[in-house]
Amino acid sequence: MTPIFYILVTLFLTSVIWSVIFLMSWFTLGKKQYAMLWTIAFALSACQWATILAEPLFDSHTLYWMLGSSFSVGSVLLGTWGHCIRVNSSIKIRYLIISAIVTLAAVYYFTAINVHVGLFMSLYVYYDVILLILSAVIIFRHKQKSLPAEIGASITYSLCGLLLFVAASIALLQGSQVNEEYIALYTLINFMTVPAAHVGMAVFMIFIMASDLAEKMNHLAMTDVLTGCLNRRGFYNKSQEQLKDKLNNYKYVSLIYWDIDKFKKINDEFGHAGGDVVLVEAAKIMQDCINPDDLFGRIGGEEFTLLIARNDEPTAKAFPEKLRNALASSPIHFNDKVINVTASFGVINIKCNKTAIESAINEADKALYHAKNGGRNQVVHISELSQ
Ligand SMILES: Nc1nc2c(ncn2[C@@H]2O[C@H](COP(=O)(O)OP(=O)(O)OP(=O)(O)O)[C@@H](O)[C@H]2O)c(=O)[nH]1
Repeated sequence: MTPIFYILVTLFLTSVIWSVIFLMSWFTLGKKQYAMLWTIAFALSACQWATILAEPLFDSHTLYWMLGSSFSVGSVLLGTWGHCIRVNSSIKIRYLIISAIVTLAAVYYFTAINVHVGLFMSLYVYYDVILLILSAVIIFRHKQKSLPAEIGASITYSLCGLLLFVAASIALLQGSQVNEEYIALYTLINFMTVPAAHVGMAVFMIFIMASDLAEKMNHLAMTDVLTGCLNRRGFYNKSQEQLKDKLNNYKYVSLIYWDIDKFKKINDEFGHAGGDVVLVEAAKIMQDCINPDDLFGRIGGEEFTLLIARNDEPTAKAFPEKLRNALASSPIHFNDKVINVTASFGVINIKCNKTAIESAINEADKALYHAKNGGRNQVVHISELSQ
């Protein structure tokens, strides 16, 4: 038994284990399509190592080589396909499949028809290289700010691609005939690096799935189930996090605290379901008015907050009135009935980046209290209070 035999057995077993792990993660993490593709990718990888182990049993070299290279190409293709699905990439998978078929046809041609050792050994590896680099780019460009798992995976994929590129190029340098020296170098590079690369890629794929799950949980923990906007914790966290940036980039930053008027009466008249529809629709009306980077949250039953940043003072000051008007002039429909909804608004202008959002909300709440006492359906700015 040569050391390469043991390496191949290890690669076979780890591929089987990874395939089982991805299958289990497919079951437990919400049956994501990409987890299933990665399960099959590692199963194909196991088939590739099994084929190489079984080489002495093959009568036909062409059959042996085509099986091994097809498993390799299929495995990398499915891995890349999984990454495309995970990030919603616009890359058309049919082009990847067509290029895989063309590559395998060329491998067949140089294995069985017009034998060229350098080409049949290297062509499918070059295909794998292109797909690994493509995956690295897809993973890295997924978001403006990549997750640590995505950065790690991207680097690992690039390194694997680079190593395979070197191995393929050494194989190609043989030319049409077998060159033992090049084969020895090719084997050395392949078997010294492939096990680490294999494990590295699989671990980062699992890390990516775990990070996606953590991100989803974090998003859920900060989202209001009924309206889909930020909940109390989400609004407090995000607005505190973004306050400094907003104050650096904009001239006017305001916190608006608004509360639907006589909401108890709406609940009494239209039932809790009617009240819920009012909350959802009122939130939508407001969300249609705000800028994409304004922060909007529901911090209590019928109490909402907004953190807005504008460069022009009149626009900033007129904005809460625009919101009040939008709500007051948009009747909400519920079960053939029309519900007229108004809200009261308290506004505070934030000037200092050390302001705690909690105390800004408390101040805006005082303004809101005056808006309610003043007859509701109105806006009160905190500056008016201090005069
Ligand atoms: N339908 C519905 N009602 C809710 C929800 N959360 C809180 N409420 C109700 O909202 C009502 C709030 O009433 P109040 O705090 O008395 O305020 P209000 O009737 O709006 O009166 P003002 O704020 O003074 O204009 C209560 O009846 C709560 O039961 C919710 O998620 N859905």
